[in-house]
Amino acid sequence: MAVECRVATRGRPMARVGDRGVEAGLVSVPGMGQEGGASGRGRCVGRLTQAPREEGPSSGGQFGHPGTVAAGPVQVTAIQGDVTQAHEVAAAVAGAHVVIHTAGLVDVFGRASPETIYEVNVQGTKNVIEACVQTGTRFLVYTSSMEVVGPNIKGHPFYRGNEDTPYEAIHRHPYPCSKAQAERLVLEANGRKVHGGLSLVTCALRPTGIYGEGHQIMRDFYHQGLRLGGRLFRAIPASVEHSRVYVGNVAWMHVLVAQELEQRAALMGGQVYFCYDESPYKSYEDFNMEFLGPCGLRLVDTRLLVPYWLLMLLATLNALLQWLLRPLLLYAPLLNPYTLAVANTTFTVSTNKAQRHFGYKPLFSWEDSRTRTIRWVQAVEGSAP
Ligand SMILES: NC(=O)c1ccc[n+]([C@@H]2O[C@H](COP(=O)([O-])OP(=O)(O)OC[C@H]3O[C@@H](n4cnc5c(N)ncnc54)[C@H](O)[C@@H]3O)[C@@H](O)[C@H]2O)c1
Ligand SMILES: CC(C)CCC[C@@H](C)[C@H]1CC[C@H]2[C@@H]3[C@H](O)C=C4C[C@@H](O)CC[C@]4(C)[C@H]3CC[C@]12C
Repeated sequence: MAVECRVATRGRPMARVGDRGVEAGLVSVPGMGQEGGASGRGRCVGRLTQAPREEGPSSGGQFGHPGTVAAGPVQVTAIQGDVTQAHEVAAAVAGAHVVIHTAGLVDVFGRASPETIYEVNVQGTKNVIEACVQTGTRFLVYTSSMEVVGPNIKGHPFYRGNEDTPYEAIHRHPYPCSKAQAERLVLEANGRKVHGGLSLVTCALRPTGIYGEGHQIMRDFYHQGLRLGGRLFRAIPASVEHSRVYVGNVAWMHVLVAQELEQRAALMGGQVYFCYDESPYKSYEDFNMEFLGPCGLRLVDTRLLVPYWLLMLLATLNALLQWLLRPLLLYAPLLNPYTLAVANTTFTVSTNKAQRHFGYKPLFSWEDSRTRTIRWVQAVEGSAP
């Protein structure tokens, strides 16, 4: 059975997911993305339902009636709504068998206020849980983040860790704090009685840094490199390693969980799973060069020219400027004390929990993921930054 499912990721990419089906579900579909501003309001959710058999496979989806796309045996209906509005969420969730809650405000650059981040990520998640309870939906999959674990404010490395690795998860930044609170709410809701008397089964997926088609920050680095005459300047030592995961594999993991949660409720209910694949461990910048290198950029080693204390000073200056300029304009550069700390702290995951619990294997090999991402960067070439 071929299924095409669309999921929201940074900068509105659409990830194709193939081979196995999901019977019904509810996901966030791209509506805003990073470029769309950071208000976090009025976005989309989408419903996946089994399309009538006679429709047959479709080569990319045709609009049936407004907001509905038939993709193979799956029909995706887009319903625009705002997760902070409980009644809109309940209306979208009603009748769904599985809910995949990926909607969130991803902001580590200070574009949105902490209040808005909490409203979308925490209150929005409460609304999704309550909607499941009220409407009798029994299965809920939450897109959490590696950031609920770390890196922590002490900058402790998390090296080849798994879901059971002890780590002091202490945060101050609104984004990881909100994701951690939301994840806790979802896991605590496991076992709650839903309308009709059955129990809710929940679990959370924790992607590491997602890359792939539509990755806005990759696009920003690419355009910056072009502006600098084909060069990017290394800021972080190559020895600081990060785990990254391809968007299509993140999507695939969500589909598998949605499929398997009912059959394996006792094992999977209340569990967390890191999202992982075969992407190599590398520093953030070296990893990006896997795609930007073949597109003509090179990474110039300037470690001696730009020492860490200078980067920290620049990051602090950026934060100060952001605060000073806020009444006049939004100044939100990539470099701030938080992003510098994340970029400069090793966070690598080594686990097979998803494979053990629900048979996950990456759908896209590292080679496929790399090729697809390079092709996308090449297509971005020449487009306006
Ligand atoms: N990008 C990453 O590296 C990464 C890593 C780990 C986890 N995540 C998580 O994955 C999920 C998707 O993130 P992304 O990177 O694709 O970001 P994204 O900004 O591309 O997608 C977020 C989606 O949420 C929707 N949304 C925002 N506010 C909403 C609201 N009030 N109501 C309804 N929908 C709303 C947006 O329209 C967008 O489609 C988020 O929950 C994020 O925390 C992302
Ligand atoms: C120091 C500068 C030269 C480089 C700045 C890079 C910085 C913007 C990058 C580095 C690491 C990135 C984060 C990491 O990949 C994981 C996540 C988790 C996810 O839930 C949200 C996005 C986030 C925080 C990435 C944001 C961009 C970061 C900080």
